[in-house]
Amino acid sequence: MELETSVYRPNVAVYDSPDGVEVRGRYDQVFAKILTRDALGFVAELQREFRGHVRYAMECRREAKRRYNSGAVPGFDPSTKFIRDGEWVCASVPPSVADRRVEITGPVERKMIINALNSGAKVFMADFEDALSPSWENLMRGQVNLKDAVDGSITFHDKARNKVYKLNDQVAKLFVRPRGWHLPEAHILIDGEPAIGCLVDFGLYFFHNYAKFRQTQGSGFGPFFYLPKMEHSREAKIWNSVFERAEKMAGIERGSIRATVLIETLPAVFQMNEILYELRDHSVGLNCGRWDYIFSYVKTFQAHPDRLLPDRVLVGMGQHFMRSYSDLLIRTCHKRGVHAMGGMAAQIPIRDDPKANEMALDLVKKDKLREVRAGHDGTWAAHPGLIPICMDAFSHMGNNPNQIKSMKRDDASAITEEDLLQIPRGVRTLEGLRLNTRVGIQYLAAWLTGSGSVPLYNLMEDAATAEISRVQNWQWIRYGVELDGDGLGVRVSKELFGRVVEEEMERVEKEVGKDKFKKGMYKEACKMFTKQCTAAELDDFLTLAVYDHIVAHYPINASRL
Ligand SMILES: CC(=O)SCCNC(=O)CCNC(=O)[C@H](O)C(C)(C)COP(=O)(O)OP(=O)(O)OC[C@H]1O[C@@H](n2cnc3c(N)ncnc32)[C@H](O)[C@@H]1OP(=O)(O)O
Ligand SMILES: O=CC(=O)O
Ligand SMILES: [Mg+2]
Repeated sequence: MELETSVYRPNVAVYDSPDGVEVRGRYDQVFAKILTRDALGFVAELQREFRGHVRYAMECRREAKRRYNSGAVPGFDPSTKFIRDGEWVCASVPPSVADRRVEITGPVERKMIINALNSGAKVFMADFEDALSPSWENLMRGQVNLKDAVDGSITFHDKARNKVYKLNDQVAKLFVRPRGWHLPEAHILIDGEPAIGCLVDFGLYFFHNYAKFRQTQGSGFGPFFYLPKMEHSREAKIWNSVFERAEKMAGIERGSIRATVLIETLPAVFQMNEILYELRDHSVGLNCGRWDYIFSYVKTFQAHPDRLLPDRVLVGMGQHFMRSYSDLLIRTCHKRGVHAMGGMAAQIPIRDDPKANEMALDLVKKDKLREVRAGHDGTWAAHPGLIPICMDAFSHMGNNPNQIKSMKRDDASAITEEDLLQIPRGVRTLEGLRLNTRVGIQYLAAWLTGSGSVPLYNLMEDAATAEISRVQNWQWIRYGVELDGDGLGVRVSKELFGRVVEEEMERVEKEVGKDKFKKGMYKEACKMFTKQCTAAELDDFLTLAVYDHIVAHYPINASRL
Protein backbone atom coordinates (compact mmCIF):
# COMPACT_ATOMS: atom_id res chain seq x y z
CA MET A 1 0.00 0.00 0.00
CA GLU A 2 1.25 3.48 -0.85
CA LEU A 3 0.98 5.91 2.09
CA GLU A 4 -1.14 8.92 1.17
CA THR A 5 -2.05 10.87 4.28
CA SER A 6 -4.74 13.42 3.63
CA VAL A 7 -4.18 17.15 3.36
CA TYR A 8 -4.78 19.14 6.57
CA ARG A 9 -8.48 19.81 6.97
CA PRO A 10 -9.59 21.01 10.38
CA ASN A 11 -12.93 20.05 11.94
CA VAL A 12 -13.75 17.08 9.72
CA ALA A 13 -13.65 14.18 12.11
CA VAL A 14 -12.35 12.91 15.44
CA TYR A 15 -10.85 9.62 16.46
CA ASP A 16 -13.11 7.05 18.05
CA SER A 17 -11.54 7.02 21.51
CA PRO A 18 -12.51 4.97 24.55
CA ASP A 19 -13.50 6.62 27.84
CA GLY A 20 -10.77 8.73 29.38
CA VAL A 21 -8.71 8.93 26.18
CA GLU A 22 -8.50 12.12 24.16
CA VAL A 23 -6.49 12.36 20.94
CA ARG A 24 -5.28 15.90 20.36
CA GLY A 25 -3.21 15.20 17.25
CA ARG A 26 -4.38 15.98 13.70
CA TYR A 27 -7.09 13.69 12.41
CA ASP A 28 -6.21 11.65 9.38
CA GLN A 29 -8.11 8.76 7.87
CA VAL A 30 -4.89 6.77 7.55
CA PHE A 31 -3.89 7.46 11.15
CA ALA A 32 -7.39 6.41 12.22
CA LYS A 33 -6.56 2.86 11.10
CA ILE A 34 -3.86 2.86 13.79
CA LEU A 35 -5.73 4.90 16.40
CA THR A 36 -8.66 2.52 16.65
CA ARG A 37 -10.80 2.36 19.75
CA ASP A 38 -9.35 -1.03 20.72
CA ALA A 39 -5.71 -0.03 20.15
CA LEU A 40 -6.19 3.17 22.15
CA GLY A 41 -7.91 1.13 24.83
CA PHE A 42 -4.85 -1.12 25.07
CA VAL A 43 -2.51 1.88 25.37
CA ALA A 44 -4.78 3.32 28.08
CA GLU A 45 -4.71 0.04 30.00
CA LEU A 46 -0.90 0.04 29.92
CA GLN A 47 -0.81 3.65 31.04
CA ARG A 48 -3.21 3.07 33.94
CA GLU A 49 -1.45 -0.06 35.11
CA PHE A 50 2.10 1.27 34.92
CA ARG A 51 2.00 5.06 35.34
CA GLY A 52 2.59 4.84 39.09
CA HIS A 53 5.63 2.61 38.56
CA VAL A 54 7.03 4.94 35.91
CA ARG A 55 6.49 7.99 38.11
CA TYR A 56 8.34 6.26 40.94
CA ALA A 57 11.21 5.23 38.63
CA MET A 58 11.57 8.84 37.43
CA GLU A 59 11.58 10.05 41.05
CA CYS A 60 14.38 7.54 41.76
CA ARG A 61 16.34 9.01 38.84
CA ARG A 62 15.96 12.46 40.39
CA GLU A 63 17.09 11.12 43.77
CA ALA A 64 20.15 9.47 42.21
CA LYS A 65 20.94 12.76 40.45
CA ARG A 66 20.78 14.58 43.79
CA ARG A 67 23.30 12.10 45.19
CA TYR A 68 25.68 12.38 42.23
CA ASN A 69 25.41 16.16 42.39
CA SER A 70 26.45 16.00 46.06
CA GLY A 71 29.63 14.12 45.18
CA ALA A 72 28.56 10.45 45.05
CA VAL A 73 29.55 8.24 42.11
CA PRO A 74 27.60 5.30 40.68
CA GLY A 75 28.72 1.80 41.61
CA PHE A 76 27.61 -1.82 42.00
CA ASP A 77 24.70 -2.25 44.41
CA PRO A 78 25.70 -4.46 47.38
CA SER A 79 22.06 -5.50 47.86
CA THR A 80 21.92 -7.23 44.45
CA LYS A 81 25.26 -9.03 44.70
CA PHE A 82 23.37 -12.35 44.79
CA ILE A 83 22.08 -11.62 41.27
CA ARG A 84 25.56 -10.78 39.96
CA ASP A 85 27.06 -13.86 41.60
CA GLY A 86 24.17 -16.24 40.83
CA GLU A 87 24.37 -18.97 38.17
CA TRP A 88 21.22 -18.17 36.21
CA VAL A 89 20.81 -17.73 32.45
CA CYS A 90 18.26 -15.95 30.27
CA ALA A 91 15.73 -17.84 28.14
CA SER A 92 17.38 -19.29 25.05
CA VAL A 93 17.79 -17.08 22.00
CA PRO A 94 14.99 -17.47 19.40
CA PRO A 95 16.44 -19.23 16.30
CA SER A 96 15.13 -16.49 13.98
CA VAL A 97 17.51 -13.95 15.55
CA ALA A 98 20.47 -16.13 16.49
CA ASP A 99 22.56 -14.36 13.84
CA ARG A 100 22.50 -10.58 14.27
CA ARG A 101 25.98 -9.81 13.01
CA VAL A 102 24.96 -6.59 11.28
CA GLU A 103 21.98 -4.46 12.27
CA ILE A 104 21.02 -1.35 10.34
CA THR A 105 19.18 1.41 12.20
CA GLY A 106 17.08 4.31 11.03
CA PRO A 107 14.00 6.41 11.70
CA VAL A 108 10.55 5.00 10.90
CA GLU A 109 10.34 6.81 7.56
CA ARG A 110 8.76 4.96 4.70
CA LYS A 111 11.60 4.86 2.17
CA MET A 112 14.19 4.26 4.89
CA ILE A 113 12.21 1.30 6.22
CA ILE A 114 12.07 -0.34 2.79
CA ASN A 115 15.74 0.36 2.10
CA ALA A 116 16.77 -0.90 5.53
CA LEU A 117 14.74 -4.09 5.29
CA ASN A 118 16.23 -4.73 1.83
CA SER A 119 19.77 -3.70 2.84
CA GLY A 120 21.26 -7.16 3.43
CA ALA A 121 21.60 -6.51 7.17
CA LYS A 122 20.36 -9.29 9.45
CA VAL A 123 18.26 -6.91 11.53
CA PHE A 124 16.68 -3.51 11.04
CA MET A 125 16.11 -1.46 14.17
CA ALA A 126 13.25 0.91 13.36
CA ASP A 127 13.67 3.94 15.56
CA PHE A 128 11.13 6.07 17.41
CA GLU A 129 14.00 7.31 19.59
CA ASP A 130 17.42 8.91 18.93
CA ALA A 131 16.87 9.03 15.15
CA LEU A 132 13.29 10.39 15.16
CA SER A 133 11.92 13.83 15.90
CA PRO A 134 8.74 12.76 17.75
CA SER A 135 6.21 15.02 16.02
CA TRP A 136 2.67 13.70 15.69
CA GLU A 137 3.11 13.31 11.94
CA ASN A 138 6.39 11.38 12.27
CA LEU A 139 5.05 9.10 14.97
CA MET A 140 1.76 8.25 13.30
CA ARG A 141 3.24 7.85 9.82
CA GLY A 142 5.87 5.66 11.47
CA GLN A 143 3.17 3.39 12.90
CA VAL A 144 1.41 3.19 9.53
CA ASN A 145 4.73 2.43 7.82
CA LEU A 146 5.62 -0.33 10.28
CA LYS A 147 2.21 -1.95 9.93
CA ASP A 148 2.59 -2.00 6.15
CA ALA A 149 6.13 -3.33 6.53
CA VAL A 150 5.08 -6.18 8.79
CA ASP A 151 2.24 -7.23 6.51
CA GLY A 152 4.62 -7.02 3.54
CA SER A 153 2.57 -4.52 1.54
CA ILE A 154 4.74 -1.44 2.02
CA THR A 155 5.67 0.51 -1.13
CA PHE A 156 6.97 3.98 -1.78
CA HIS A 157 6.90 6.01 -4.97
CA ASP A 158 9.71 8.55 -5.25
CA LYS A 159 7.96 10.88 -7.67
CA ALA A 160 11.00 13.08 -8.34
CA ARG A 161 13.01 10.07 -9.49
CA ASN A 162 10.06 8.04 -10.68
CA LYS A 163 11.29 5.13 -8.63
CA VAL A 164 9.09 2.63 -6.87
CA TYR A 165 10.36 0.98 -3.70
CA LYS A 166 9.06 -2.37 -2.46
CA LEU A 167 10.29 -5.22 -0.30
CA ASN A 168 12.63 -7.94 -1.55
CA ASP A 169 11.87 -11.59 -0.90
CA GLN A 170 14.54 -11.72 1.80
CA VAL A 171 14.34 -8.95 4.38
CA ALA A 172 16.02 -8.09 7.68
CA LYS A 173 14.34 -9.03 10.95
CA LEU A 174 12.54 -6.07 12.46
CA PHE A 175 13.24 -4.68 15.92
CA VAL A 176 11.42 -1.55 17.09
CA ARG A 177 12.88 0.99 19.51
CA PRO A 178 10.21 2.95 21.41
CA ARG A 179 11.08 6.24 23.11
CA GLY A 180 12.69 6.36 26.56
CA TRP A 181 10.63 6.37 29.77
CA HIS A 182 11.10 10.11 30.27
CA LEU A 183 9.26 11.35 27.15
CA PRO A 184 5.55 12.18 27.21
CA GLU A 185 3.19 11.97 24.24
CA ALA A 186 1.37 15.30 24.39
CA HIS A 187 -1.08 14.45 21.58
CA ILE A 188 -2.74 11.64 23.51
CA LEU A 189 -4.27 12.43 26.89
CA ILE A 190 -5.22 9.58 29.18
CA ASP A 191 -7.38 10.55 32.15
CA GLY A 192 -6.39 14.14 31.43
CA GLU A 193 -2.62 13.66 31.43
CA PRO A 194 -0.18 13.16 28.55
CA ALA A 195 0.43 9.51 27.73
CA ILE A 196 3.84 7.96 28.41
CA GLY A 197 5.53 8.16 24.99
CA CYS A 198 7.08 4.71 24.94
CA LEU A 199 3.83 3.02 25.93
CA VAL A 200 2.15 4.69 22.94
CA ASP A 201 4.94 3.54 20.60
CA PHE A 202 5.02 0.04 22.03
CA GLY A 203 1.27 -0.34 22.53
CA LEU A 204 0.17 0.72 19.06
CA TYR A 205 2.90 -1.25 17.30
CA PHE A 206 2.32 -4.39 19.36
CA PHE A 207 -1.45 -4.25 19.07
CA HIS A 208 -1.48 -4.06 15.29
CA ASN A 209 1.45 -6.29 14.44
CA TYR A 210 2.06 -9.06 16.93
CA ALA A 211 0.10 -11.75 15.10
CA LYS A 212 1.51 -11.11 11.63
CA PHE A 213 5.01 -10.58 12.94
CA ARG A 214 5.11 -13.91 14.75
CA GLN A 215 3.92 -15.66 11.61
CA THR A 216 6.20 -14.03 9.05
CA GLN A 217 9.26 -12.76 10.94
CA GLY A 218 9.70 -14.31 14.34
CA SER A 219 8.92 -17.99 13.62
CA GLY A 220 6.57 -18.04 16.56
CA PHE A 221 8.47 -15.50 18.64
CA GLY A 222 8.21 -11.75 18.81
CA PRO A 223 7.68 -8.94 18.26
CA PHE A 224 11.25 -7.84 18.99
CA PHE A 225 12.25 -4.56 20.63
CA TYR A 226 15.20 -2.40 21.61
CA LEU A 227 14.82 -0.59 24.95
CA PRO A 228 16.68 2.70 25.39
CA LYS A 229 18.16 4.96 28.07
CA MET A 230 17.37 2.98 31.21
CA GLU A 231 19.26 3.84 34.37
CA HIS A 232 18.24 1.06 36.73
CA SER A 233 16.90 -2.51 36.73
CA ARG A 234 13.62 -1.28 38.25
CA GLU A 235 12.94 0.31 34.84
CA ALA A 236 13.64 -3.01 33.13
CA LYS A 237 11.23 -4.64 35.55
CA ILE A 238 8.48 -2.31 34.36
CA TRP A 239 9.18 -3.28 30.75
CA ASN A 240 9.04 -6.94 31.74
CA SER A 241 5.61 -6.41 33.29
CA VAL A 242 4.45 -4.45 30.22
CA PHE A 243 5.51 -7.40 28.05
CA GLU A 244 3.65 -9.87 30.27
CA ARG A 245 0.55 -7.68 30.13
CA ALA A 246 0.78 -7.49 26.32
CA GLU A 247 1.29 -11.25 25.98
CA LYS A 248 -1.76 -11.83 28.15
CA MET A 249 -3.86 -9.45 26.08
CA ALA A 250 -2.75 -11.18 22.88
CA GLY A 251 -3.13 -14.67 24.30
CA ILE A 252 0.43 -15.60 23.34
CA GLU A 253 3.00 -17.52 25.33
CA ARG A 254 4.91 -15.74 28.08
CA GLY A 255 8.43 -15.06 26.81
CA SER A 256 7.31 -14.52 23.20
CA ILE A 257 8.31 -10.86 23.17
CA ARG A 258 12.08 -10.35 23.17
CA ALA A 259 14.07 -7.20 23.76
CA THR A 260 17.65 -5.99 23.69
CA VAL A 261 18.43 -3.34 26.27
CA LEU A 262 20.80 -0.53 25.35
CA ILE A 263 23.36 0.02 28.05
CA GLU A 264 23.73 3.69 27.36
CA THR A 265 23.71 5.38 30.73
CA LEU A 266 26.56 5.32 33.21
CA PRO A 267 24.44 4.07 36.13
CA ALA A 268 23.17 1.17 34.00
CA VAL A 269 26.63 -0.29 33.45
CA PHE A 270 26.56 -1.26 37.13
CA GLN A 271 23.16 -2.88 36.65
CA MET A 272 23.73 -5.09 33.61
CA ASN A 273 23.19 -8.39 35.43
CA GLU A 274 20.21 -6.97 37.27
CA ILE A 275 18.64 -5.69 34.03
CA LEU A 276 19.07 -9.05 32.33
CA TYR A 277 17.72 -10.77 35.42
CA GLU A 278 14.51 -8.71 35.42
CA LEU A 279 14.03 -9.41 31.73
CA ARG A 280 15.41 -12.96 31.76
CA ASP A 281 12.32 -14.47 30.09
CA HIS A 282 12.16 -11.67 27.51
CA SER A 283 15.78 -10.81 26.91
CA VAL A 284 17.75 -11.07 23.76
CA GLY A 285 20.85 -9.28 24.91
CA LEU A 286 22.40 -5.92 25.63
CA ASN A 287 23.86 -3.32 23.28
CA CYS A 288 26.63 -0.76 23.75
CA GLY A 289 24.83 2.52 23.10
CA ARG A 290 28.10 4.40 23.13
CA TRP A 291 26.83 7.90 22.24
CA ASP A 292 24.22 8.18 24.94
CA TYR A 293 26.71 6.54 27.29
CA ILE A 294 29.17 9.40 26.74
CA PHE A 295 26.33 11.89 27.20
CA SER A 296 25.38 10.13 30.41
CA TYR A 297 28.97 10.24 31.73
CA VAL A 298 28.92 14.04 31.46
CA LYS A 299 25.39 14.29 32.86
CA THR A 300 26.07 12.00 35.81
CA PHE A 301 29.21 13.96 36.65
CA GLN A 302 27.76 17.37 35.84
CA ALA A 303 28.74 18.61 39.30
CA HIS A 304 32.20 16.98 39.30
CA PRO A 305 34.66 19.46 37.74
CA ASP A 306 37.46 16.96 38.31
CA ARG A 307 35.89 14.58 35.76
CA LEU A 308 35.59 16.74 32.65
CA LEU A 309 35.70 15.06 29.25
CA PRO A 310 38.17 16.10 26.57
CA ASP A 311 36.93 17.22 23.12
CA ARG A 312 34.05 15.08 21.91
CA VAL A 313 36.08 13.71 18.98
CA LEU A 314 38.59 12.23 21.43
CA VAL A 315 36.09 10.18 23.42
CA GLY A 316 36.19 6.95 21.44
CA MET A 317 36.03 3.29 22.30
CA GLY A 318 39.80 3.32 22.89
CA GLN A 319 39.38 5.29 26.13
CA HIS A 320 39.81 3.00 29.11
CA PHE A 321 36.33 3.61 30.56
CA MET A 322 34.69 2.89 27.20
CA ARG A 323 36.69 -0.27 26.56
CA SER A 324 35.97 -1.51 30.08
CA TYR A 325 32.24 -0.93 29.55
CA SER A 326 32.15 -2.87 26.31
CA ASP A 327 34.28 -5.73 27.68
CA LEU A 328 32.14 -6.09 30.79
CA LEU A 329 29.00 -6.03 28.67
CA ILE A 330 30.32 -8.91 26.56
CA ARG A 331 31.30 -10.90 29.62
CA THR A 332 27.90 -10.30 31.28
CA CYS A 333 25.81 -11.17 28.24
CA HIS A 334 27.73 -14.33 27.41
CA LYS A 335 27.58 -15.53 30.99
CA ARG A 336 23.80 -15.16 30.77
CA GLY A 337 23.51 -16.76 27.32
CA VAL A 338 22.48 -13.75 25.23
CA HIS A 339 23.87 -11.44 22.54
CA ALA A 340 26.39 -8.73 23.35
CA MET A 341 25.79 -6.21 20.60
CA GLY A 342 28.30 -3.56 19.59
CA GLY A 343 27.41 0.00 18.73
CA MET A 344 27.37 2.68 16.10
CA ALA A 345 30.41 4.15 14.40
CA ALA A 346 29.43 7.70 13.44
CA GLN A 347 31.16 7.71 10.03
CA ILE A 348 28.98 7.50 6.94
CA PRO A 349 29.96 7.21 3.26
CA ILE A 350 31.30 10.45 1.76
CA ARG A 351 30.12 10.66 -1.83
CA ASP A 352 32.11 13.62 -3.19
CA ASP A 353 35.57 12.93 -1.77
CA PRO A 354 37.03 9.46 -2.47
CA LYS A 355 40.03 9.93 -0.21
CA ALA A 356 37.97 11.12 2.73
CA ASN A 357 35.54 8.30 2.01
CA GLU A 358 38.32 5.73 2.15
CA MET A 359 39.49 7.12 5.50
CA ALA A 360 35.96 7.10 6.92
CA LEU A 361 35.35 3.52 5.81
CA ASP A 362 38.69 2.49 7.25
CA LEU A 363 37.67 3.91 10.63
CA VAL A 364 34.44 1.94 10.49
CA LYS A 365 36.33 -1.21 9.57
CA LYS A 366 38.74 -0.81 12.50
CA ASP A 367 35.90 -0.17 14.91
CA LYS A 368 34.02 -3.28 13.76
CA LEU A 369 37.13 -5.47 13.85
CA ARG A 370 37.75 -4.31 17.40
CA GLU A 371 34.18 -5.26 18.30
CA VAL A 372 34.22 -8.73 16.78
CA ARG A 373 37.67 -9.56 18.19
CA ALA A 374 36.55 -8.40 21.64
CA GLY A 375 33.65 -10.86 21.45
CA HIS A 376 30.65 -8.85 20.31
CA ASP A 377 28.02 -10.86 18.44
CA GLY A 378 26.99 -8.11 16.08
CA THR A 379 27.15 -4.43 15.40
CA TRP A 380 25.22 -1.41 14.16
CA ALA A 381 25.43 0.32 10.78
CA ALA A 382 23.95 3.78 10.19
CA HIS A 383 23.90 3.53 6.41
CA PRO A 384 23.43 0.74 3.83
CA GLY A 385 26.81 1.65 2.30
CA LEU A 386 28.52 0.40 5.48
CA ILE A 387 26.96 -3.04 5.54
CA PRO A 388 29.59 -4.82 3.39
CA ILE A 389 32.39 -3.54 5.66
CA CYS A 390 30.55 -4.61 8.81
CA MET A 391 29.71 -8.01 7.30
CA ASP A 392 33.29 -8.49 6.30
CA ALA A 393 34.56 -7.67 9.79
CA PHE A 394 32.07 -10.03 11.39
CA SER A 395 33.02 -12.85 9.01
CA HIS A 396 35.67 -13.27 11.73
CA MET A 397 32.93 -15.34 13.48
CA GLY A 398 33.10 -17.84 10.61
CA ASN A 399 29.97 -19.93 10.22
CA ASN A 400 28.90 -19.37 13.81
CA PRO A 401 25.81 -17.20 14.16
CA ASN A 402 27.27 -15.53 17.26
CA GLN A 403 30.03 -15.86 19.85
CA ILE A 404 27.86 -16.35 22.91
CA LYS A 405 29.43 -19.71 23.77
CA SER A 406 32.88 -19.21 22.30
CA MET A 407 33.94 -15.81 23.76
CA LYS A 408 33.28 -15.97 27.48
CA ARG A 409 35.68 -13.11 28.31
CA ASP A 410 36.24 -14.40 31.85
CA ASP A 411 39.19 -11.99 32.02
CA ALA A 412 36.69 -9.11 32.09
CA SER A 413 35.35 -10.24 35.46
CA ALA A 414 38.33 -8.35 36.91
CA ILE A 415 36.93 -5.01 35.67
CA THR A 416 36.34 -2.71 38.62
CA GLU A 417 34.26 0.36 39.41
CA GLU A 418 37.45 2.41 38.95
CA ASP A 419 37.92 1.00 35.42
CA LEU A 420 34.36 1.92 34.50
CA LEU A 421 34.69 5.45 35.84
CA GLN A 422 38.24 6.24 34.80
CA ILE A 423 38.50 9.82 33.59
CA PRO A 424 39.13 9.93 29.83
CA ARG A 425 42.32 11.54 28.60
CA GLY A 426 42.77 14.30 26.04
CA VAL A 427 42.72 18.00 25.38
CA ARG A 428 39.88 20.51 25.58
CA THR A 429 40.11 23.04 22.79
CA LEU A 430 38.38 26.05 21.32
CA GLU A 431 37.78 23.99 18.18
CA GLY A 432 35.98 21.43 20.38
CA LEU A 433 33.70 24.19 21.71
CA ARG A 434 33.10 25.46 18.18
CA LEU A 435 32.30 22.02 16.78
CA ASN A 436 29.90 21.25 19.62
CA THR A 437 28.17 24.55 18.93
CA ARG A 438 27.73 24.33 15.19
CA VAL A 439 26.72 20.66 15.33
CA GLY A 440 24.32 21.18 18.24
CA ILE A 441 22.56 24.12 16.58
CA GLN A 442 22.27 22.46 13.18
CA TYR A 443 20.99 19.24 14.69
CA LEU A 444 18.37 21.10 16.70
CA ALA A 445 17.30 23.07 13.62
CA ALA A 446 16.77 19.78 11.80
CA TRP A 447 14.93 18.20 14.74
CA LEU A 448 12.55 21.17 15.00
CA THR A 449 11.67 20.71 11.32
CA GLY A 450 11.04 16.99 11.57
CA SER A 451 14.42 15.27 10.99
CA GLY A 452 15.84 13.32 13.89
CA SER A 453 19.01 12.04 12.17
CA VAL A 454 21.12 14.06 9.79
CA PRO A 455 24.52 13.99 8.11
CA LEU A 456 26.76 16.80 9.42
CA TYR A 457 30.43 17.17 8.49
CA ASN A 458 30.38 13.61 7.13
CA LEU A 459 29.14 12.08 10.37
CA MET A 460 25.78 10.74 11.45
CA GLU A 461 24.24 13.03 14.08
CA ASP A 462 21.20 12.14 16.12
CA ALA A 463 19.71 13.04 19.50
CA ALA A 464 22.42 11.15 21.41
CA THR A 465 25.38 12.76 19.66
CA ALA A 466 23.79 16.22 19.88
CA GLU A 467 23.32 15.73 23.62
CA ILE A 468 27.07 15.28 24.05
CA SER A 469 27.63 18.67 22.38
CA ARG A 470 25.08 20.36 24.61
CA VAL A 471 26.13 18.97 27.97
CA GLN A 472 29.83 19.34 27.27
CA ASN A 473 29.37 23.02 26.41
CA TRP A 474 27.28 23.49 29.54
CA GLN A 475 29.91 21.88 31.74
CA TRP A 476 32.81 23.80 30.23
CA ILE A 477 30.96 27.10 30.68
CA ARG A 478 29.83 26.18 34.21
CA TYR A 479 33.36 25.44 35.38
CA GLY A 480 35.19 28.03 33.29
CA VAL A 481 37.36 25.32 31.76
CA GLU A 482 40.83 26.38 30.68
CA LEU A 483 41.32 25.51 27.02
CA ASP A 484 44.39 23.70 25.75
CA GLY A 485 46.18 24.55 22.59
CA ASP A 486 47.29 28.17 22.46
CA GLY A 487 49.16 28.43 25.75
CA LEU A 488 47.22 31.59 26.65
CA GLY A 489 45.18 30.06 29.45
CA VAL A 490 41.87 31.10 27.84
CA ARG A 491 38.90 30.06 29.95
CA VAL A 492 35.45 29.21 28.64
CA SER A 493 32.96 31.84 29.80
CA LYS A 494 29.49 32.94 28.74
CA GLU A 495 31.12 35.82 26.86
CA LEU A 496 33.51 33.57 24.96
CA PHE A 497 30.67 31.18 24.20
CA GLY A 498 28.54 34.11 22.98
CA ARG A 499 31.26 35.06 20.48
CA VAL A 500 31.65 31.43 19.38
CA VAL A 501 27.89 31.16 18.79
CA GLU A 502 27.90 34.32 16.66
CA GLU A 503 30.85 33.19 14.57
CA GLU A 504 29.60 29.65 14.14
CA MET A 505 26.18 30.92 13.06
CA GLU A 506 27.92 32.97 10.37
CA ARG A 507 29.82 29.88 9.29
CA VAL A 508 26.65 27.77 9.21
CA GLU A 509 24.87 30.41 7.11
CA LYS A 510 27.73 30.33 4.60
CA GLU A 511 27.80 26.54 4.54
CA VAL A 512 24.07 25.93 4.09
CA GLY A 513 23.43 29.02 1.96
CA LYS A 514 21.43 32.17 2.77
CA ASP A 515 18.17 30.81 1.41
CA LYS A 516 18.12 27.56 3.38
CA PHE A 517 19.35 29.42 6.45
CA LYS A 518 16.48 31.89 6.24
CA LYS A 519 13.83 29.28 5.58
CA GLY A 520 15.12 26.85 8.22
CA MET A 521 14.88 27.13 11.98
CA TYR A 522 18.53 27.95 12.62
CA LYS A 523 17.87 31.15 14.55
CA GLU A 524 15.30 29.48 16.81
CA ALA A 525 17.61 26.51 17.31
CA CYS A 526 20.48 28.84 18.14
CA LYS A 527 18.41 30.58 20.80
CA MET A 528 17.32 27.31 22.38
CA PHE A 529 20.77 25.72 22.25
CA THR A 530 22.40 28.81 23.75
CA LYS A 531 19.82 28.90 26.53
CA GLN A 532 20.45 25.24 27.30
CA CYS A 533 24.23 25.61 27.36
CA THR A 534 24.13 28.62 29.67
CA ALA A 535 21.30 27.56 32.00
CA ALA A 536 21.96 27.68 35.74
CA GLU A 537 20.84 24.06 35.98
CA LEU A 538 21.46 21.40 33.35
CA ASP A 539 18.26 20.15 31.71
CA ASP A 540 18.03 16.35 31.83
CA PHE A 541 17.23 15.98 28.12
CA LEU A 542 17.46 18.39 25.20
CA THR A 543 14.54 16.80 23.40
CA LEU A 544 12.33 17.03 26.48
CA ALA A 545 13.21 20.68 27.09
CA VAL A 546 12.25 21.71 23.54
CA TYR A 547 9.46 19.20 22.99
CA ASP A 548 6.67 21.82 23.26
CA HIS A 549 7.96 23.41 20.06
CA ILE A 550 6.93 20.37 18.00
CA VAL A 551 3.60 19.75 19.72
CA ALA A 552 0.67 20.63 17.43
CA HIS A 553 -2.69 20.17 19.05
CA TYR A 554 -5.69 19.65 16.85
CA PRO A 555 -7.99 22.63 17.37
CA ILE A 556 -10.31 21.22 19.99
CA ASN A 557 -13.22 23.57 19.26
CA ALA A 558 -13.09 22.93 15.53
CA SER A 559 -12.94 19.20 16.10
CA ARG A 560 -16.25 19.36 18.00
CA LEU A 561 -18.22 21.21 15.33
C1 LIG B 1 23.24 6.94 18.61
C2 LIG B 1 22.24 6.12 17.96
O1 LIG B 1 21.20 5.92 18.49
S1 LIG B 1 22.56 5.48 16.45
C3 LIG B 1 20.98 4.97 15.87
C4 LIG B 1 20.13 6.09 15.48
N1 LIG B 1 20.61 6.79 14.30
C5 LIG B 1 20.30 6.32 13.07
O2 LIG B 1 19.58 5.36 12.97
C6 LIG B 1 20.87 7.02 11.87
C7 LIG B 1 20.46 6.30 10.61
N2 LIG B 1 21.02 6.90 9.42
C8 LIG B 1 20.49 7.95 8.80
O3 LIG B 1 19.49 8.49 9.25
C9 LIG B 1 21.11 8.42 7.53
O4 LIG B 1 21.99 7.46 7.01
C10 LIG B 1 21.91 9.72 7.67
C11 LIG B 1 20.97 10.83 8.11
C12 LIG B 1 23.01 9.57 8.68
C13 LIG B 1 22.53 10.07 6.31
O5 LIG B 1 21.47 10.25 5.44
P1 LIG B 1 21.68 10.70 3.92
O6 LIG B 1 22.79 11.65 3.80
O7 LIG B 1 20.34 11.09 3.41
O8 LIG B 1 22.11 9.38 3.22
P2 LIG B 1 22.37 9.19 1.68
O9 LIG B 1 21.92 10.36 0.89
O10 LIG B 1 23.78 8.77 1.51
O11 LIG B 1 21.42 7.96 1.38
C14 LIG B 1 21.58 7.15 0.25
C15 LIG B 1 20.51 6.12 0.23
O12 LIG B 1 20.64 5.29 1.39
C16 LIG B 1 19.43 5.28 2.12
N3 LIG B 1 19.75 5.27 3.54
C17 LIG B 1 20.62 6.05 4.21
N4 LIG B 1 20.65 5.68 5.50
C18 LIG B 1 19.78 4.66 5.63
C19 LIG B 1 19.39 3.86 6.73
N5 LIG B 1 19.92 4.04 7.94
N6 LIG B 1 18.49 2.90 6.53
C20 LIG B 1 17.97 2.71 5.29
N7 LIG B 1 18.31 3.42 4.21
C21 LIG B 1 19.21 4.38 4.39
C22 LIG B 1 18.71 6.55 1.75
O13 LIG B 1 17.34 6.41 1.95
C23 LIG B 1 19.10 6.69 0.29
O14 LIG B 1 18.26 5.82 -0.45
P3 LIG B 1 17.92 6.07 -2.03
O15 LIG B 1 19.23 6.01 -2.75
O16 LIG B 1 17.01 4.96 -2.36
O17 LIG B 1 17.29 7.42 -2.11
O1 LIG C 1 21.47 4.50 20.91
C1 LIG C 1 22.64 4.40 20.76
C2 LIG C 1 23.59 5.33 21.28
O2 LIG C 1 24.80 5.16 21.01
O3 LIG C 1 23.16 6.25 21.99
MG1 LIG D 1 21.00 6.13 22.34
